[in-house]
Amino acid sequence: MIPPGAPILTADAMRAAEEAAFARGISQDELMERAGAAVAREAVRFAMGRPVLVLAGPGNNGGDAYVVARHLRQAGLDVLVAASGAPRHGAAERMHARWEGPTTSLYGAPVRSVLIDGLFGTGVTRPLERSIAAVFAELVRGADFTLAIDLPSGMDTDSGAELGAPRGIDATIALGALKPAHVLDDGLSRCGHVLLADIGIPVETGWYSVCRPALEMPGPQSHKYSRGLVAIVEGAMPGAGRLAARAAMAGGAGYVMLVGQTPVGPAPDALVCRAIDDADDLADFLAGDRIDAVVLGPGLGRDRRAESFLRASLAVDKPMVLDGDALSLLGTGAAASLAAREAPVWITPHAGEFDRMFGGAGSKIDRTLEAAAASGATVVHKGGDTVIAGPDGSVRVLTGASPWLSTAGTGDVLAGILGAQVGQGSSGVDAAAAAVWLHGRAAQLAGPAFFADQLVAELPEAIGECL
Ligand SMILES: NC(=O)C1=CN([C@@H]2O[C@H](COP(=O)(O)OP(=O)(O)OC[C@H]3O[C@@H](n4cnc5c(N)ncnc54)[C@H](OP(=O)(O)O)[C@@H]3O)[C@@H](O)[C@H]2O)[C@@H](O)CC1
Ligand SMILES: Nc1ncnc2c1ncn2[C@@H]1O[C@H](COP(=O)(O)OP(=O)(O)O)[C@@H](O)[C@H]1O
Ligand SMILES: [K+]
Repeated sequence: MIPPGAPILTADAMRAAEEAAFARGISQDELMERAGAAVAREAVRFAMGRPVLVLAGPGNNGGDAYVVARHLRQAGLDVLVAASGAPRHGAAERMHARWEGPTTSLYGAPVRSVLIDGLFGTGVTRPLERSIAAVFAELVRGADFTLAIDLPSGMDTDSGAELGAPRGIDATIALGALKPAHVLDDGLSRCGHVLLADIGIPVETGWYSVCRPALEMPGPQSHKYSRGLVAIVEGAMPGAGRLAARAAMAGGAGYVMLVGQTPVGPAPDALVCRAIDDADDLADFLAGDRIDAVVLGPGLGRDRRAESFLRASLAVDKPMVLDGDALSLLGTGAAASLAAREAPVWITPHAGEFDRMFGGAGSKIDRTLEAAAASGATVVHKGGDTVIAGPDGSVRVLTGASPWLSTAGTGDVLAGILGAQVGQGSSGVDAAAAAVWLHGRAAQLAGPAFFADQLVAELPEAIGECL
């Protein structure tokens, strides 16, 4: 669980924001006091009078820890600080000097029921020494409740990669902004519940956690064509196309057409089916004035017909959502093919599809941003954490979606919901974030062990929560 609609900053961006705050006249001591006080406010609630062990490192994370220790002691708690090297300069040194309670070495520190982790935060650049990591893990294991200051000590701020942080931390208070480590699966799995403390640092960024979208009711002047006509191109596996079509219908589109071979099997009566003969016929049809958005890929197949449909569709100047087989067909040529288009395009790869198209190194956010920049597409990089990136550098991240989504067809449903958003005129990362939120919320409403069709059934209720 991460705070929704919250800014996300890398370690460098956080340092820059901190510098900007200093330039506005906020002192480093003041920031550290605010950070420590914010953490102490939560810690005192969780401690419930129990003895507290505060781990304090040599940098500013340690400085925060000394402020927390001071506040908790003033609140009447029994507080012991376990230090790994005393801070030698700046505000951290001054906060250390103001600590008047007992201090012990990290090695040999006793287990206490409440543990506050202020060893290292965003300044970690290398794996923790084994001896520190082992003691830390032991203290976490022995505690009833562990709260980390800013980040669990021993993780890469920008990717969440583990650099010695143990499992079992119950909560983490992010200071000033979320960091990528709080929202990407690798890091979040070690953070526990993530809380965010505003410590008065002005933050400017285009990166946010996904929040509930504000959607509009249809008005008295609305009609089926004004609410988005979405064309879903179906192919070899017609079930996938139908699933996407039903998701677009329940996702709020005014009119949904399933385009391809005459569909067989059950489909809602309100779904309009249009048979097409070949790729030229498809291109002519999609270019029609009424069509607001095209969804292509779910169940498309990868044969020559599918390939010709993809090429014909890409040449049509309409907003387009590409998923599944369309992404596999694009393969390593994806960036070049998509960059050649004028009209906006969204792609929704899972990890395997993404790696085949773009590869790349670095954090999931970095790789998704690079793919968006290279292709000009809004990229929805799915998984346990879904990272959305736009070519303008905007990022949205959704974490903590129901793991029951790992069932066949849920990606087709997402493509349909996104088609409905795009058809209704939503753009860029906002369209994708709205679709991903609705998809995630529908999964929560569906409960355990649902299958993709049931996700569609929950969409109207999820939409109702956004009006
Ligand atoms: N940004 C903000 O707005 C605010 C930030 N604040 C706080 O500052 C924190 C960032 O502080 P920071 O930059 O001093 O780094 P921090 O995480 O304390 O670690 C640096 C120290 O650890 C050491 N060290 C590093 N890796 C190590 C390893 N593997 N093993 C052993 N040692 C290692 C490193 O040593 P060195 O690399 O120099 O040898 C250095 O001594 C941030 O998370 C937040 O809590 C708030 O106070 C107020 C507002
Ligand atoms: N473990 C998980 N936790 C949360 N969401 C998940 C998990 N696994 C998959 N998802 C979500 O479920 C959907 C699966 O999409 P995809 O892999 O394309 O499936 P399909 O091709 O079968 O439709 C994506 O939206 C993804 O983010
Ligand atoms: K920490």
